[in-house]
Amino acid sequence: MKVAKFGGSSVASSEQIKKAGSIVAEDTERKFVVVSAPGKQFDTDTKITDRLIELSYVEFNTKEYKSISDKIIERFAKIVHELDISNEILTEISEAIDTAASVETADQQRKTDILKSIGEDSCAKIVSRYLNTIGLNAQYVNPEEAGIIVSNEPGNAQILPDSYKTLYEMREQKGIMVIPGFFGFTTDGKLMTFSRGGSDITGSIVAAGVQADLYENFTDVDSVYVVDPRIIPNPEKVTTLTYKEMRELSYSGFGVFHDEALMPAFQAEIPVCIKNTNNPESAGTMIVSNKNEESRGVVGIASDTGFSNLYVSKYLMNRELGFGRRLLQILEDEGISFEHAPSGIDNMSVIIRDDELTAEKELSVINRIHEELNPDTISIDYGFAMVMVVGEGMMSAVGIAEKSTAAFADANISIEMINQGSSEVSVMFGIRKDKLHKAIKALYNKFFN
Ligand SMILES: Nc1ncnc2c1ncn2[C@@H]1O[C@H](COP(=O)(O)OP(=O)(O)O)[C@@H](O)[C@H]1O
Ligand SMILES: N[C@@H](CC(=O)OP(=O)(O)O)C(=O)O
Repeated sequence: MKVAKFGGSSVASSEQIKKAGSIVAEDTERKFVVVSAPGKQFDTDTKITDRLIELSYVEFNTKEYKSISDKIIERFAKIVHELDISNEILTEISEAIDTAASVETADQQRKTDILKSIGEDSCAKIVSRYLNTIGLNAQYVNPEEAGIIVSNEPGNAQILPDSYKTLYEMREQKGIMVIPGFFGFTTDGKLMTFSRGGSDITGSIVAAGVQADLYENFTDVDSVYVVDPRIIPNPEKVTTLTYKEMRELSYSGFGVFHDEALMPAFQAEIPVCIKNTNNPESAGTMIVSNKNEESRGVVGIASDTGFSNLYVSKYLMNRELGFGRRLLQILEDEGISFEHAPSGIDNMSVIIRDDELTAEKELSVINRIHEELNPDTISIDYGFAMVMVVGEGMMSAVGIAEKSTAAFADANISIEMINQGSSEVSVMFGIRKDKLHKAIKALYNKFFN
């Protein structure tokens, strides 16, 4: 039994949905289908999810509201007409949007979540109806019926352990189940979405719940590549990755698979395969517990921008018991999570994502550090990019760090910080963001060309 998840690019138009339909039809093992909301059809297009988010912030029934909701309905209408299914579904979608948008609420996040979920929910209804028109026995299943239980964190829900029971029972049902991705329900019935890209998480939960033999994640690339193909055209493909490697890579910038989606599949030991809806014959990339092949050390180079460095120095910091803990406590008190915290004898850097830092929080953090830790210097430096060189084979390979630093040196790029995780699956380099593409090219040439 397989779970097939189709991402936004695979359901972006009627043409894409037809391809997804053929993929489901050609393998009777594909019994569970998870779908995203229609994504971009071309670079300048807007995802349905983004339109729904925008809609949640405008006043109900205004001109602006009408203009956005018309665009959403028009997009679904084109799909529905081209798939030749009954357009009753369009009234259903339009009513769902108006009902969610007209609610007067002080809880904006919840309102946004309910509107956001309509993209996936409508798409699952359309896809299940379409599968029936091509002779398959498919039914739409709401995540609440599927028992997908999540924490009470709008826009960033976490999966709860009870989520798998109902899904396991659904194995016995006849036909194909089409489940919308991206959201679940709290134990008291509130709808919550996962973070962006979270339909991958739903797919993984369903795969773990039904104890699938394989979780297939259909997207718009033939495989995971060793670097982001938007930075290096036609890079080398990766045939197999371990869960640990993929988690590091996706957390650090490989947007092809959500980093939080690995855990359910990993715990249930279900292999994941990243495949291309536009070229399903291509083998794709397998993500498994252990690779049987000899590893050459580095399997991928991921990168991301939008980081700041909070730098604190104090002479004899090394002798001041609890300095690091108190510094991190200040961040915790302000609700700021951090990414890395490399330290020296008399100094410590804390790498923070820019979106964690508002001007207000920043001021409060700086004031508290001054008052409570009495440092010699304190600064916040913006505009950092993090580059992550990843591979489980690093543990046994010699010279990965040396080869990486040589690549930076050859490209004349100054490394602002280095951090080797204790898992020895990755080495992180902090550089100025304007040097990122040059750095990725240099590393790619060093390790793969
Ligand atoms: N290392 C990588 N390998 C493959 N694709 C990558 C990588 N890094 C980033 N991507 C991007 O991820 C995209 C697929 O993810 P996404 O847009 O979320 O797809 P979907 O709409 O199917 O969910 C690809 O088109 C590609 O541009
Ligand atoms: N539609 C949601 C969830 C998702 O997973 O989308 P996609 O499959 O297009 O990455 C989003 O845009 O965040």
